[in-house]
Amino acid sequence: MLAGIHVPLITPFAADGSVDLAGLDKLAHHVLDQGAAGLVALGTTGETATLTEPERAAVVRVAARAAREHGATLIVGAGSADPRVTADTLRSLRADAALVTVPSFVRPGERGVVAYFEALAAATAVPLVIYHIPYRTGQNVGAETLRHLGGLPMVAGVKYASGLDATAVSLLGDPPQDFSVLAGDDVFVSPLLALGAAGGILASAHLATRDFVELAGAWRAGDVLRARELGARLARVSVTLFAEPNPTVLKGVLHAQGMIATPEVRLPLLPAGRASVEAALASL
Ligand SMILES: O=C(O)C1=N[C@H](C(=O)O)C[C@H](O)C1
Repeated sequence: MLAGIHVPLITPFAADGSVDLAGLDKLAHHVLDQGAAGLVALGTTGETATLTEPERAAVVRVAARAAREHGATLIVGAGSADPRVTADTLRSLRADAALVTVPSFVRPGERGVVAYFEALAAATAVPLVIYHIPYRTGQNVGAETLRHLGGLPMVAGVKYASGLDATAVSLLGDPPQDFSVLAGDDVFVSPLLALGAAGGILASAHLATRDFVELAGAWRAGDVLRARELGARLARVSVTLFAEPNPTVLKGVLHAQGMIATPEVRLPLLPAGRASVEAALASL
């Protein structure tokens, strides 16, 4: 089962605007050295929408090599609104799991979401992690629907990025067997772990990786006092990192720390303001 803290890698850019693959490699090894259970390539945080196909392939190669060397999990983003396109991507994917967004923008309704994932589950050789992020997709999915999807043979889990709402409480109160709920809304990771989430996919875990790993371990071990204290502190960090569109502040912080060569992002994102970066650095 998928468990633990997974880092959805940013895509660092060099001064000439190209993808800095050496910087990505360094970052991937760094977070795995700090105890992350796995990497996510081509997540939202990786600015995947603005990468070319060859750039995406190169990013996956770097992440796969680092994950292999550390014996860590590799999850790769593979969603599109067209099930035929997603199924094609899944066919050529070599990863432990594919992160597939609930179809975005189309708003097909929950029955359409079910039909979409049933079609993919029947076609894929790679386990699926459903990416539930209604504030980006425009499509809500309720607990009953997620439970039904979680019962499909090739569905391994959900990246839950809808805060701490009644759906999360219901799903975690009665999850399908062998189904991992991974927190995907950074500020809410601690309460979701408290309710039984198996781990998280968290952009914030590029920073303070060890603390996020310890947080998951503390909730698992029932060390409530430690978990609450760590959870509250890390939530304050995440609030500052998401003060501007992700991953702009995160890149500003990683650059200030010397972890990446530039804080550059691609349009339509704009670099974070200095005040936001300084607030995030102070929260660390
Ligand atoms: O890329 C991801 O995976 C994540 N993206 C989310 C977002 O930017 O909305 C945030 C989360 O930390 C992981």
